[in-house]
Amino acid sequence: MKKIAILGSTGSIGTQTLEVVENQGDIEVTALAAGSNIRLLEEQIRKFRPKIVCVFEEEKAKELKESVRDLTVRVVSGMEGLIEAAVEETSEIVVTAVVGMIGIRPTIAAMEAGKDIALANKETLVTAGHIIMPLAKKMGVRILPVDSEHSAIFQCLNGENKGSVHKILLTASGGPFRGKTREELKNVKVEDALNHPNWAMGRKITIDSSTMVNKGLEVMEAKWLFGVQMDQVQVVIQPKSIIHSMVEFEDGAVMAQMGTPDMKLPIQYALYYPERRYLKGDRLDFWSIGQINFEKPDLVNFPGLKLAYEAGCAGGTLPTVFNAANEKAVAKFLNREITYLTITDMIEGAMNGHTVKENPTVEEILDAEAAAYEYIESRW
Ligand SMILES: NC(=O)C1=CN([C@@H]2O[C@H](COP(=O)(O)OP(=O)(O)OC[C@H]3O[C@@H](n4cnc5c(N)ncnc54)[C@H](OP(=O)(O)O)[C@@H]3O)[C@@H](O)[C@H]2O)C=CC1
Ligand SMILES: CC(=O)[C@@H](O)[C@H](O)COP(=O)(O)O
Ligand SMILES: [Mn+2]
Repeated sequence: MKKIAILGSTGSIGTQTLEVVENQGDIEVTALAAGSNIRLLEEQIRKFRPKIVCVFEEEKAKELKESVRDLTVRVVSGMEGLIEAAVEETSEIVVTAVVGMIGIRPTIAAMEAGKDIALANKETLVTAGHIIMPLAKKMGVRILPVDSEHSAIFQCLNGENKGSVHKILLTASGGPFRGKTREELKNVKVEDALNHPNWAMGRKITIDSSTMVNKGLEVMEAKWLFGVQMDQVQVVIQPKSIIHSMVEFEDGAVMAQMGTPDMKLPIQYALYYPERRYLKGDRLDFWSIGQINFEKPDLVNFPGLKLAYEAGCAGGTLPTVFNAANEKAVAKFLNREITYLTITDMIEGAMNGHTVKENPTVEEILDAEAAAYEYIESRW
């Protein structure tokens, strides 16, 4: 039996990971973690019987502890608890499906404990890639991409010499507002931005897709995962999300990975790599698809992608500021405290006011995060 821990088990990636576990029937779930959703977490505990469970919010953890008194599961809380869940001794793979930079410490702890990482939590790699990638090498652990585009690239690179990659063609749907101008985006409502054309995902990443910030984070994620330069990653809009990404090699050959938009494929591929297993679900029907269209991204009306290239090229603490400002801004937008266009204004403002620190430690990354938050709170 393969043994896995899932950090963020109550979210979109977490629940789909558990669907894969259930469908395959030969994976043991050793640890689960969530922020506060103890109702769903209790259901998951009763079904999958993990040894340890973390609820980040202490009060909720106490509540959960009471309701699972009849079981032997250990319930922990806070960052210490999240790290305990990440390093549970029998796990082989830790699925990082928490949202945001909160994933940095548990991911590092899991790697230091010798676990492979099935990485969905892109914010960790964007902000701490210079720590994560060398640590993976040092510990001999694998970073298995779960993000659909990065899984696609990983699949295209199977059996290939990484040195012969010319460029990565990172596909983007363009989100619900593709083709709109800033003027037309002024009065966008939360509900409009949450209406992704192809994917059902968590709220934060869905807003990121609409602003193209998700694609910006993914360009930086690709840089770290595949050891390429920022300018070797070209974003291509492909509105139907059926080409999940492509790789162009030195000889001009382009390999693409295609499929219906279903995260269970990259999740399952990461858990069983290099094995491919049957996955039930719709298949692409090329006769009915007819056409696949491509567009250039619009960096003027969607400045989030341009800012991400700036952050990724500068490196150091600037990707953290880009990411942290976005996390704060999206939370405020979802809370209806700011307008839609203010999201990227906040990112730009925070980046402009920041002095980059090269090669930051985890503490310095967290300081840069706090500084970005403070900047936003003081200006907006
Ligand atoms: N959804 C998708 O299809 C894709 C997602 N990703 C990436 O995967 C990650 C997860 O995204 P998604 O599943 O959509 O997000 P969701 O918002 O759906 O889920 C987030 C999960 O993280 C948990 N969580 C939040 N804060 C904490 C905390 N402090 N401690 C422990 N757990 C916490 C939540 O718990 P609770 O429910 O209790 O709040 C929930 O289980 C993100 O980094 C995203 O960018 C990448 C590609 C595709
Ligand atoms: C499913 C997944 O990996 C998301 O990151 C998805 O790519 C979002 O779609 P767009 O950002 O391309 O709209
Ligand atoms: Mn993606």
